[in-house]
Amino acid sequence: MSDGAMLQMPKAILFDLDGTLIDSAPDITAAVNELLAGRGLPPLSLAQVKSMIGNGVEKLVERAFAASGTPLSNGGLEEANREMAPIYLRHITRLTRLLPGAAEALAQLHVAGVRLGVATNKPQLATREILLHFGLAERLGAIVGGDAVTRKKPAPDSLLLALERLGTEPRDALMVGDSIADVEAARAADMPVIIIRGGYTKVPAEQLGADLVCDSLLDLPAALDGLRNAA
Ligand SMILES: O=C(O)COP(=O)(O)O
Ligand SMILES: [Mg+2]
Repeated sequence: MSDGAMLQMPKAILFDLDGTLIDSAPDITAAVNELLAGRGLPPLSLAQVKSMIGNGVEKLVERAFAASGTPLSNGGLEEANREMAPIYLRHITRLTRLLPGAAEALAQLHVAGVRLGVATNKPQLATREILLHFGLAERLGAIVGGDAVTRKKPAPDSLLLALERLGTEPRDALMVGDSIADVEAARAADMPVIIIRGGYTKVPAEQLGADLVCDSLLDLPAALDGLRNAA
């Protein structure tokens, strides 16, 4: 873990979804490859698709077609995205798994009275389905998907909307994520941010500019306890 001296024990915590609470890349890869196969295009690897996740499904589809050597026009992209939504909903929890410590961290923080929310670039419908499937929705006072706001992360919109629903000011809150979009969104919302190692980021965790880096969510409650004791 890196230095967390600037952080304080938060009243509310917002979590990113893909690469932070869940490992969804295998299902996203299967869905993308089904979409590509429908156009006679070869499949992408899990590693390729992982590198395309983080800026919303529209960007993912755009990047997938570009990587297949067939970049789409605006109209083509819209059509491909319309096709992608039901394909992904069919795959949504086939291969997706909670990341280590996700259920435990949410349970412990919930019991400790911390208000919890999710701010993700994944569409709202898919986000809710996944959180319900894993039994996490009941712990969350706010669930904000990428299509619930005008601007996705790295803009602060989804974080600010989630905090409004939780009745918490940014300075009393904390963002927990896996990628540069999470760090930039948190900075734009004026919130501290913790990065969990091992998510979907091309930039090494230490270089993302977070206040603290944890090896996994298993470390998060202890890291926060450390902050409480230091306060
Ligand atoms: O849908 C995406 O691109 C990524 O979603 P995330 O914001 O939960 O990482
Ligand atoms: Mg993420």
